[in-house]
Amino acid sequence: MPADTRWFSLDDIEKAAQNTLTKEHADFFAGAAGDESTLRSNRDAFERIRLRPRVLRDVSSRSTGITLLGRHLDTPVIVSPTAFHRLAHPDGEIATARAVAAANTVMIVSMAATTRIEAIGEETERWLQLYLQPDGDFTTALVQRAEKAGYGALVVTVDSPVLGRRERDHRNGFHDLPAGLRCENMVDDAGTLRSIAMDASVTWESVDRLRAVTGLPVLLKGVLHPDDARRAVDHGVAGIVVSNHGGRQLDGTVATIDALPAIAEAVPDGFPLILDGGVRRGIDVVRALALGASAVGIGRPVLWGLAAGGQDGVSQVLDLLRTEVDEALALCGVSRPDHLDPDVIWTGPPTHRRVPKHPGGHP
Ligand SMILES: Cc1cc2nc3c(=O)[nH]c(=O)nc-3n(C[C@H](O)[C@H](O)[C@H](O)COP(=O)(O)O)c2cc1C
Ligand SMILES: CC(C)CC(=O)C(=O)O
Repeated sequence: MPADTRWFSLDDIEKAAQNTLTKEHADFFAGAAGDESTLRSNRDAFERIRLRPRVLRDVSSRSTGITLLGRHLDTPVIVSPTAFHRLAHPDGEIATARAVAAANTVMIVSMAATTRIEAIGEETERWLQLYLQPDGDFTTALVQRAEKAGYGALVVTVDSPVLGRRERDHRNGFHDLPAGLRCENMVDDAGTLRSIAMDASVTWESVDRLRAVTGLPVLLKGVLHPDDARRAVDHGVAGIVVSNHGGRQLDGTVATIDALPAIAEAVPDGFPLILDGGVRRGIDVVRALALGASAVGIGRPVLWGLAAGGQDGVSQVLDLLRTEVDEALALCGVSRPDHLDPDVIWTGPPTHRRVPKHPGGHP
């Protein structure tokens, strides 16, 4: 289906996607844990942050490019890992990967992909997301496949010792993929399809063990506490995704944009920090980069793009955001992402005591 040119925002694409999905699949994509308060606060927190642009700064020559893990990307927006792309569109992860390659950015492929990791285009910079499995040999075998297929990094999701309670899925009775779809990378050497285990026993030593079996950079996804960020640096990880899993794990967590400044403070300058959760506008990207992110990730918008228009739909999501970032930078008086700093963020009304205009109270 060709992507619709009347889409002017991610919100338009979300609406178009709703018309193509069953209720149970739309709810699986949109939903979050518990009361979904974290889902809402990821957005609310962005909207509370006000910008204070600079003027008269010649922003006629601009770039939205960044460097992430040594690689040049044309946009600071990368694709966070999301499960089951073939639920959204028959071309699934392959369509997403092509759109990501066209945008020259990064796709983090979910361990719950409905396509074999080897079939997801080599032309795309892709990293593999992992839930560390209780069977370490299975994880190692998958890591070796990713290395052989040219994946650039591993992203270990660490916010999921158990699966969050997503009430929409329970109400809808959505527990299984429809016939013909499965987690293609969970098939072991014996040809048996395994379930993805959420292993509640993982520790920092599990991360060390993973690092010992791979030469790929290892990032951690789902860090919200600055002490964990420090610890990640000490354990030699290559980057952190500041994430609350789009509100799908622990409901009631801090919004990611509110967690970011303390984490940015805790890690060395230039340490790769990716933020995801609620990024829907170019101004959100500017807010996150100004507060210390190196890049941002988007989850649900990619699924909406896929559902609404396959590869073209994902391209529209990435292109819209890149255009909005470019315009937001210009309007902030900044010509490139790495020139953003907290100075562009309004810090609130001055807290000093107001001096009365007319001392003594006489007009
Ligand atoms: C439908 C869906 C599936 C997801 N699957 C995974 C996954 O397999 N692994 C993972 O680490 N995170 C997963 N996430 C979380 C995303 O990587 C990301 O953290 C989150 O979606 C970002 O928030 P956003 O959707 O507001 O952009 C999933 C999120 C959604 C919405
Ligand atoms: C298969 C799921 C565990 C994927 C996931 O992380 C999610 O739905 O948030």
